Amino acid sequence: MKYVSTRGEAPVLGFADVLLAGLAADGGLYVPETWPTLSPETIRGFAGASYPEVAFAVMQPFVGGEIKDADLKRMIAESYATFPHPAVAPLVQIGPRHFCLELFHGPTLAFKDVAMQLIARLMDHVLAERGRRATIVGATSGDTGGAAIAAFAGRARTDLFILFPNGRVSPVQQRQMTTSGADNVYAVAIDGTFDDAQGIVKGMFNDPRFRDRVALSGVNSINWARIMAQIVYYFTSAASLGSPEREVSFTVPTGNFGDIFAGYAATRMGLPVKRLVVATNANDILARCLDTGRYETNGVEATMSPSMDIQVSSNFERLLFEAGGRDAAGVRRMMASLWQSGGFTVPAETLASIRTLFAAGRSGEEDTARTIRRILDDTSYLLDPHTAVGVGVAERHLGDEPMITLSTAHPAKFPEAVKRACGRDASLPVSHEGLMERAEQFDRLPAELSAVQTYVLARSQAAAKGAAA
Ligand SMILES: Cc1ncc(COP(=O)(O)O)c(C=O)c1O
Ligand SMILES: N[C@@H](CCOP(=O)(O)O)C(=O)O
Repeated sequence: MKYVSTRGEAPVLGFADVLLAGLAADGGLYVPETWPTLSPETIRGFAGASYPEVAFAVMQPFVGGEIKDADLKRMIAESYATFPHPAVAPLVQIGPRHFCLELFHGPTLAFKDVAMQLIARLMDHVLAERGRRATIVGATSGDTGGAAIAAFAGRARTDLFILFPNGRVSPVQQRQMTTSGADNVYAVAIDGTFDDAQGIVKGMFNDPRFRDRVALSGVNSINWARIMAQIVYYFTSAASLGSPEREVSFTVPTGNFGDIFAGYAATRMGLPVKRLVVATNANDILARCLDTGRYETNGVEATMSPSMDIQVSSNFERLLFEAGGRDAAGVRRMMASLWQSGGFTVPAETLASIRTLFAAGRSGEEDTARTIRRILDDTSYLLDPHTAVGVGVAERHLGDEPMITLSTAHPAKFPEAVKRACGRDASLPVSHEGLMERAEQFDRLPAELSAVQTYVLARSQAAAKGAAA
């Protein structure tokens, strides 16, 4: 299996190189050269299989033989053993034909754990085989950072730098990032938004000298392996509701477009899906784009679903590449326009192709609070604000087929917002006992590429020297 960049000007790489590369050298994102497919019999068989069994069947074709099957199986088993729920990603019914897919049973109570637990093991494995270390940088609006820190803390071959927007993450999210106590972890509060932090991360990747000097790697969903691991739960949930005989739809609370792109990837692998519904909060650039064809940034608004307070949705580029017939030059033009003028127009044919599968909707703050209250009253089920955005939008897209809304975080990660919405206290599970009392350790930097590069360089070089001594 080989991977190509959405911008068509980076080397074609195999799985292990793509895993370590993160972003492609031309600034694009890697996608598989061809999509592997699973037969209807294989998908049918997922109904009675364990999560790790499905995970191996879905991911093995993407690894392309670069990791031995036995090693891949072992790493998958270890990753999902960190999820106390036996199903890993269980379904809960909240209405006629409407289900929540709970993806928050991992160590940091958000869907990011599903991929991150595996990526840390895959990276360690590849780095050990190559006898080298890596510097990992990541931008977070709150959940990716905690999940990455939980997965990479204490690993000898990686130093992890996580940039989060100062004052714009929930207190639980912040503590998950700032209390690990691990020597190889650096949590950095950036004076800016998530988009600023993500721009800095991309700036580091687009600086070849810096990239090579620190052996840069990334764990945001720009990294193909993140998407790969997130494809699995589309298959497990659909199969348990009757796939491939029965079509299903998914609604996905969306920010960086990684999670819903994994759903698109599942359809390319043969999963019958009627609709993929993009659910946005007040930061509705994607909903506006699907409506009008114009992708136009207009400033980030702080909401009660802070992890989705994003304007530059990195993975939308992957969809533009696929839906536009893999026209890398076209993608380059759109991304240049985004960079220069803050927007671009999706070509009419590409937009029409996207609309054959995707729909979109927005849930504003009041709508989201109302959804939390109503679902609690009707079903006694407590939603986190991100999932509530999804549920609210999904309800406008219900049809005859089962609708699966991805439940992306545990409500206790956002207790203030939940309490404000419905008056209910959401308590953290025992795994998080004492979290809010632990001492925090983080640094604060301006939202400037050079300041962050200086910070990362000094610490990663010191760590590399220490490891070599
Ligand atoms: C809780 C939660 N829900 C939804 C999202 C949006 O997912 P994506 O960025 O993959 O679109 C995020 C962060 O990205 C998140 O942390
Ligand atoms: N919501 C995310 C933003 C980063 O998204 P990623 O999936 O690209 O890592 C977060 O919580 O950090």
